[in-house]
Amino acid sequence: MTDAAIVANGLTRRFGDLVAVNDVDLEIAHGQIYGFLGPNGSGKTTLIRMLCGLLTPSAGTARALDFQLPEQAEPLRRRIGYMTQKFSLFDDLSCKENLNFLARIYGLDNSQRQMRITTLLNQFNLEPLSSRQAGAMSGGQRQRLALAAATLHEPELLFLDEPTSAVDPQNRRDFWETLFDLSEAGTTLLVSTHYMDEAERCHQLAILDNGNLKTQGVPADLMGALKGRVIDVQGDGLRAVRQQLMTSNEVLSAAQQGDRLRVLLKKPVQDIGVFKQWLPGDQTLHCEPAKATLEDVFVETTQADETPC
Ligand SMILES: Nc1ncnc2c1ncn2[C@@H]1O[C@H](COP(=O)(O)OP(=O)(O)OP(=O)(O)O)[C@@H](O)[C@H]1O
Repeated sequence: MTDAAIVANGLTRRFGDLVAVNDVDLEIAHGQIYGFLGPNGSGKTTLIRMLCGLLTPSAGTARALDFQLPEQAEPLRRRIGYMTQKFSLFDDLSCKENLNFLARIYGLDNSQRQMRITTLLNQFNLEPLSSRQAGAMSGGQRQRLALAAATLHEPELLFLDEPTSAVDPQNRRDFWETLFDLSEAGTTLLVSTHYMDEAERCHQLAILDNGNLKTQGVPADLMGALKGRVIDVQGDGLRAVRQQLMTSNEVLSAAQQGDRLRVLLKKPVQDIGVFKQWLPGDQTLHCEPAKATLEDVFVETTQADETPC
């Protein structure tokens, strides 16, 4: 087996005239949590479905766990888990019945089944809910059940497509701790999200926009690369200040957050005095460099070719 769990070259998928995924290159190391961050319709699900072997690429090649796709999709399927955006278990079966049903599909024998289900109910804190119908469980509980189901057969590679879209922040935090447990045990995880806080937790991250992979790397490195390009402005009349800044060729975006204006520049400035020249002639404004967030990276990545907004 090679070092990478997934390798893709020039992966492309068209639906008629629409290019949903365009010429994507990827290399995902074993045991990592790799994130796809992108807005609605950016191609995350399409890319995941190609990497699972569920969708045939229009062009390009992909290999997952040393299986060539789409030719070897069938043997790959037994080694991966896939948690889709929509809850895909049976509402009218209990938590335990759902797991039992799936374990039979995966071909686990009676004793393996009992052992694995006991372990999962315990691991995902589902024991007290084991006889509750899935349809009567909360969003967070259903999501834990869906993850338990996706890991029943102990897959080496786990695909999670926007797994926390219907879950509150505390449950999301707990969910991510579980993902790190799986990662530490050697599972490779590919997670799609449009939440910045989730994306920031990943070991590696790719940002997708309109089917294109715009950038990839360690989240901290992506944010570090924007050093000197984010300025916080405080003071009166921020709406007018914003309007003025947006006419400047130096400014990529300006967004108000409470009593501050967060300004993202096209190029770094070392001297805050240079930045102040682009402001209206109001000396009462307080300006200071700020640390870039993943949202700044996202804006930079997806708006760099566009006019300021
Ligand atoms: N089977 C299909 N037939 C036609 N168009 C499709 C099909 N599947 C996806 N698309 C289109 O491809 C583009 C990418 O869709 P995709 O679902 O991969 O995006 P996404 O990033 O997962 O979006 P979301 O965050 O909303 O789930 C969209 O414009 C979508 O309408």
